Amino acid sequence: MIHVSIIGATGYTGVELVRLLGLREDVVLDHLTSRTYAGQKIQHLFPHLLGNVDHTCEELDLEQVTTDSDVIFVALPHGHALPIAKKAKEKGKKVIDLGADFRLKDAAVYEEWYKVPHTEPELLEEAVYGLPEWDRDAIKDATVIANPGCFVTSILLGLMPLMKKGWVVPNSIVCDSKSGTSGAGRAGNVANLFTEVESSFKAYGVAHHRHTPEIEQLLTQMAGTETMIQFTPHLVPMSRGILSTIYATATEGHTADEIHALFEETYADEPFVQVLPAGMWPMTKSVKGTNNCQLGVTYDERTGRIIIVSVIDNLMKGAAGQAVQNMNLMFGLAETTGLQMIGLFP
Ligand SMILES: NC(=O)C1=CN([C@@H]2O[C@H](COP(=O)(O)OP(=O)(O)OC[C@H]3O[C@@H](n4cnc5c(N)ncnc54)[C@H](OP(=O)(O)O)[C@@H]3O)[C@@H](O)[C@H]2O)C=CC1
Ligand SMILES: CC(=O)N[C@@H](CCC(=O)OP(=O)(O)O)C(=O)O
Repeated sequence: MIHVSIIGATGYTGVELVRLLGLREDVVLDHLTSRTYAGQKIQHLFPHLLGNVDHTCEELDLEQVTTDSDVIFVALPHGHALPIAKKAKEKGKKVIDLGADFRLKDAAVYEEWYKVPHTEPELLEEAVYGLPEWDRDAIKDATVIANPGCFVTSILLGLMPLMKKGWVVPNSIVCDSKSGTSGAGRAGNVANLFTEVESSFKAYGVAHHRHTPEIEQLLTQMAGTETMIQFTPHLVPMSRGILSTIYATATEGHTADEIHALFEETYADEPFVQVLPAGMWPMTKSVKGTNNCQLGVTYDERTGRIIIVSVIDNLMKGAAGQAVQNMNLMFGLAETTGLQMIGLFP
């Protein structure tokens, strides 16, 4: 049995972890923490859990949590995973951080983009970036996992085959992404009120979104050459889902068929990445509630650009689903355990 605690269990990603882990026969949910809802039953706060998860939310007792758990999922705003990971490491326990505290390898870059000091440089050095399709062997041996950002996952999976081959001009990449409002978390915020969001569509974080250095860090590793991108996120009136349209200028000598074949070959054995047949384009609805990423790709001979469309569920492959995929790898389980599901349609 794997003993699991979820820190920040009442946020959108935390409660998605509860949904994914609550009925697993190989998992014991030990502690579900929340400051606001300590003392309340999680199934009363989230009635979709009724009859299935009978836990009461608790204030975080770090000593107790790190004693009882084999793995601790941290689903808190950035900046808060550092002391938890430090204590867990002291006790030889594993941590999967859904936030950004261990994603950027350079503490100075983290501090520049997140405006908080990084106090655990040794743990940062040791942390493994949790994108299984990129380096699952490193994840298997990790004690601290930096679960990737949601936009980042959609973009990295869309570009990885091309970056590894050097088939795109590195600084030509433009990433245009759209997210549902659950991406912004559950905390009250005027910008995310129904009245602000419905029947509307807006860009934000233009030219300075904090996922930019994370995307560039990983693309640079994949390509083996310094890569800079243009990234613009948008907020769309839906609850879940991310769609990223990615444009990149091709280095010479590739056809649409070749590029499509490269994607099919790269992801042939990947359980959660589906390359659509040529001419088909993905939609967020097809991956809702699943850990899947669906990709469409083509080459525009007129402009010389490769175009990739990538969709994920931000709370699943973009957060909790990927975190559970990482847990499975860390504990030597089949990577798909508890994650094989067909999406909701319509
Ligand atoms: N939503 C998404 O699609 C994605 C989110 N992430 C990342 O995952 C993490 C969690 O996101 P999400 O679930 O959306 O966030 P939410 O805002 O929905 O939930 C945050 C949780 O953390 C607790 N919390 C909030 N502030 C603090 C604090 N200062 N100290 C301790 N606990 C706090 C909240 O409960 P309480 O206040 O009661 O303690 C709540 O349980 C974030 O780092 C986010 O960036 C990553 C990928 C995708
Ligand atoms: C719609 C929306 O606001 N999305 C969030 C990104 C999701 C998220 O929580 O970011 P991490 O993956 O880095 O943790 C944002 O743009 O800040």
